[in-house]
Amino acid sequence: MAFVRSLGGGLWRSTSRQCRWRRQRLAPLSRPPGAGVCSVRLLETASASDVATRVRELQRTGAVRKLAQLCLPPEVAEGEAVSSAVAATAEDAGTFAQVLRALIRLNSARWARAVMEHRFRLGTEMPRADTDPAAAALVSSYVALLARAGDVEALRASRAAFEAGLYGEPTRTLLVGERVYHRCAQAELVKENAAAAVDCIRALGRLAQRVSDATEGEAEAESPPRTDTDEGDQAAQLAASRLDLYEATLRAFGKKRYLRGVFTTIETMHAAGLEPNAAIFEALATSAVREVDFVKGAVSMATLPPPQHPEVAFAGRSNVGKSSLVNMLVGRRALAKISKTPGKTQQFNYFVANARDRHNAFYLVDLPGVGYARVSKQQRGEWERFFVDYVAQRQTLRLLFHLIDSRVGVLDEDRRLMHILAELFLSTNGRWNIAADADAASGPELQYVVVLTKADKTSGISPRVQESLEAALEESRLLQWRDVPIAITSATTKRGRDAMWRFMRRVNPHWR
Ligand SMILES: Nc1nc2c(ncn2[C@@H]2O[C@H](COP(=O)(O)OP(=O)(O)OP(=O)(O)O)[C@@H](O)[C@H]2O)c(=O)[nH]1
Ligand SMILES: [Mg+2]
Repeated sequence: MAFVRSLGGGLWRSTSRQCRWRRQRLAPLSRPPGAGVCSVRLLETASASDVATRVRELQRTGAVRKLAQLCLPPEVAEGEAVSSAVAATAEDAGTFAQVLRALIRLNSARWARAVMEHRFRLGTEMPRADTDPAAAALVSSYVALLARAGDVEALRASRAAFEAGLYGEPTRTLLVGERVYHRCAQAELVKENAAAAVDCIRALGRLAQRVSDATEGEAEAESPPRTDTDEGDQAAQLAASRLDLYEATLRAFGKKRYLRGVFTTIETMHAAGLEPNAAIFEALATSAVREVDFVKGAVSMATLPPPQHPEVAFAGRSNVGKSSLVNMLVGRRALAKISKTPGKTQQFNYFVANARDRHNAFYLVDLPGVGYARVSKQQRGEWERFFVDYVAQRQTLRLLFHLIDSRVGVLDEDRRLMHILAELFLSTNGRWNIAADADAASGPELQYVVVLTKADKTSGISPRVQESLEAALEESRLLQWRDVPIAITSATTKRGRDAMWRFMRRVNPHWR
């Protein structure tokens, strides 16, 4: 009973040892060894029901913080008495929430975890994040505390609890899920468990997809709710805080040079319906492209650099914006030379990204513009032969962006390029997999993507441009095999950066 009595006001004001202990509790860093021993003695004398009664009393007087400080000193070894105090929190959901909140404020990850796990064990009702916003906030701050403490085990347990629906139906608590999975992934990364971290983000992606599928069905059933400005502001704030979470994970993966994680985070963000912001792109570009250098300008197959890295090539007629797109992708202003004069790029310009990083190195190849009018017929023929040999023989070519001006649509040079690809593709009997969903197991593959450039100069892709593109693809027989993905970009507004990056994932098997 001494413990219960000690919670009364008198003892706090006395100059007793307990009071001295309390001062030490509030200054944990300067705590001398052995402090808190007296509190153990106090705790040992209290029965669970005494504690529970006192907890309820304190709950009424709003002094739960004091209780948390007193009954759960971090330095106390686990024992009967402490368990009793923890048990008291299981009495009712309100007390539990208050004590947990107090512990979170006290930054006491260890005891917050004890309180939470006790509740897991008892199987009593958990904070229902799907119906109670305060409970959602509580779970979120709990996992943030665990993350700060680097308690990866407790975070895994929280993930399991979340997946088991203990905090509410997971598809109704995506925001809480995001906190749980991201914190878990970040803690796994600190412990060098990169694969486990990716697994967390993948699981979040699957959940986000389920939520998106479910809400699509609901949206079809009912008309969209009206949103006023305040609601709009709130939604923007929420989206920004969610993006911060994705950005932190992305940077954490980038720091470890684990690009599979970087790409998985981007995919998951998409599944969660979030529009990436400038900070995300900055994080993406700095994670995926640590350094990038010009290698050489190749003029023939013999002068290509050794095929030691996977590569991505940018093809299209002169002036369509190839060099600008290379720069946009890697987040560099003037890596590839840009010019108002068509035909500026006259050779296969090779850039290498992450040259010193075996797993993440790749080549970017800025191809010469096909169909430049002021180049002789003979020179054009040479370029075309080079291009054919390059696509046919370059085993490390993984991704080919074919750029077409979104205002102009398909021109003869573009039809020619599609024709060349289709011929090569058909003659190799599908050895190249010109498909949106090609997988690594199908052997050497080439992903072909049409990119409609300079979208800032048009208010939308006109039906004429769309039709010309469809007709050309159909005619070339490329569509006989599978869909050809189309991305819309602008090097001026940076539109389409993330679509391009999502295709980039195919370039390197280590990133998938
Ligand atoms: N408004 C706008 N202009 C662009 C865009 N992309 C490129 N440009 C401009 O188009 C011109 C040609 O761009 P480049 O990137 O040099 O084109 P390229 O395809 O590399 O040209 P070649 O090297 O001659 O084959 C430059 O003046 C660019 O500033 C874009 O998205 N929007
Ligand atoms: Mg160029």
